[in-house]
Amino acid sequence: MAEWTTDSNACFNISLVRAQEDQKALAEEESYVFNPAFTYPIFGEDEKIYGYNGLTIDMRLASGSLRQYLSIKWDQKLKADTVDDVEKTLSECIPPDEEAFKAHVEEDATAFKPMGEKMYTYTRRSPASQGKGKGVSSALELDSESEDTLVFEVYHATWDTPGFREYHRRMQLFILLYIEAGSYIQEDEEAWEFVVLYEKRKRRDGSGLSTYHFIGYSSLYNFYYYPEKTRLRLSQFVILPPYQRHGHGSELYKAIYQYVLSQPRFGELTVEDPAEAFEDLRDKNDLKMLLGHEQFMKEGFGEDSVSHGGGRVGRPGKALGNKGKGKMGPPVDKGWAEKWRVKMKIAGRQFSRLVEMLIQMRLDPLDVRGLRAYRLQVKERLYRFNFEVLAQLEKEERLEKLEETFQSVREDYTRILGLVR
Ligand SMILES: CC(=O)SCCNC(=O)CCNC(=O)[C@H](O)C(C)(C)COP(=O)(O)OP(=O)(O)OC[C@H]1O[C@@H](n2cnc3c(N)ncnc32)[C@H](O)[C@@H]1OP(=O)(O)O
Repeated sequence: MAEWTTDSNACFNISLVRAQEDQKALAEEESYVFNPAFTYPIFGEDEKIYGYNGLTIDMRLASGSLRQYLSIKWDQKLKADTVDDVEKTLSECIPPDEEAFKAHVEEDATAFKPMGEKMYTYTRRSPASQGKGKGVSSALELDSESEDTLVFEVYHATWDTPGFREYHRRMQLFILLYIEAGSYIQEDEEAWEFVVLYEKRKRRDGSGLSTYHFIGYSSLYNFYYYPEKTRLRLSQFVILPPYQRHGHGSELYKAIYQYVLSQPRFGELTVEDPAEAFEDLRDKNDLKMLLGHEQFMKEGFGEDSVSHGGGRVGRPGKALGNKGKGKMGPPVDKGWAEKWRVKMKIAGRQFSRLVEMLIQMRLDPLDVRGLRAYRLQVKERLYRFNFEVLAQLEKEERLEKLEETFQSVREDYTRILGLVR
């Protein structure tokens, strides 16, 4: 039986294909072939396909327009009614594309332009130039015309953006393949908006032509936020595997956050059911943002902002020393914190966590009163957050449970603070 059963993640190859000219210009280490993380929404809970020997599913996507081509091959197929019909199953999830794929790819290079409005740009050194210096990046440090520089652009779109609805139908497949328990969204719901991240690469043939290549996207949902604002909920967020762990997710998140800050209609940004890796990404970026915010840090700790790459971060006792306590306490001045939370448009629980982490970062292990105030502050929040469960316990058990939760929260904060050092 085993030889007729295939792992549906392992046999499924996805490739992002560029026009020949652009493919040739890629550095050796640049590979855009990868596998899905999940195929259970397509092939069922076990992620197994029955009835084939040597099965491969080859899904190619034009790197910009994401037009698809599907090729399914096998060495042997059982002649039995129980054999899975791979072609039929896939065509239910992948919209069929009648035109020739190769022609699309070549056409893409000159014709494909991102839909919507450009809202954010950043740069990185190209892989080919990485050896020449450190590989990061701000638009100011690097010259976007230079061959060593790659430019990345984020576009904002809605259902009304011409061509976007069809485009979304193609890119949403990545939600099924990479987000656990991810599902397709309703196209008839007006409240959605989207941000899509592309790499923009300049051709080196002197044509002056730039080509665009899809990296990832996020879908955002608008909720009513009492009394007269909108809460933007980040609902789906995906960066394709070849681009992961290069800071692109962080840039896309920053683009969304800056968008929320810049639009008066938004009251706050929330995140729907974040995966653990995304929670870390969010914490890391939020912490860096707060640490770099001069006024917030000054009021909070009674001193100037702190460079997150620099030496002062995390040195216990430093901030609360001679200059006296700032509004961050501990315990934090709640009115002050709420004023900043509203201003920064960060959701309540997340902002409390961030403040707690910042306090922990600066706690003097010898400051007994400070430690106690901090512990009570965190426990009070945890108690409120877990009230329904905790209220059912006897007092002693409740205190024990709260202490246990506090300790694990502290440990996790230590781990997260390690990410920004
Ligand atoms: C609301 C939601 O949609 S939750 C679902 C999120 N999406 C998914 O899980 C789909 C598959 N995964 C992805 O799309 C991506 O891996 C993401 C979005 C989770 C991260 O995107 P990336 O571009 O890789 O993130 P980026 O490089 O900016 O990482 C920033 C930090 O986040 C944390 N992080 C990112 N990915 C991971 C991971 N897989 N495991 C642990 N930590 C991670 C790290 O602290 C990282 O910093 P480091 O690389 O210096 O250690």
